[in-house]
Amino acid sequence: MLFHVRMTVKLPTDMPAEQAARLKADERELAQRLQREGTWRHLWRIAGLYANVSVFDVPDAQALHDTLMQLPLYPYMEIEVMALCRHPSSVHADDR
Ligand SMILES: O=C(O)C[C@H]1C=CC(=O)O1
Repeated sequence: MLFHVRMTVKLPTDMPAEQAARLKADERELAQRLQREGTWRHLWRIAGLYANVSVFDVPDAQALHDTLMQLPLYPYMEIEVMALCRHPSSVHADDR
């Protein structure tokens, strides 16, 4: 099942730089692993914002929730989720 997810990162302005750098490095490592595994299908920066638009491929909403909660930056993100289903006019056979 595909989900469109928008994540907006809001790190506290008083967070020590080393802590922010560690969180971002850990986030990057997990994000790249999930992309290699096929769970995190798309990851796009929203131009001009510390935010992204992503597409996750997971079995259900619970699996998406569990995945998002694992993200190191989760406590510092606003997250909006939209469940996706196949568009009848789509020419992409692999849309799910
Ligand atoms: O930078 C972001 O948009 C937040 C988060 C998502 C992937 C990643 O590496 O960091």
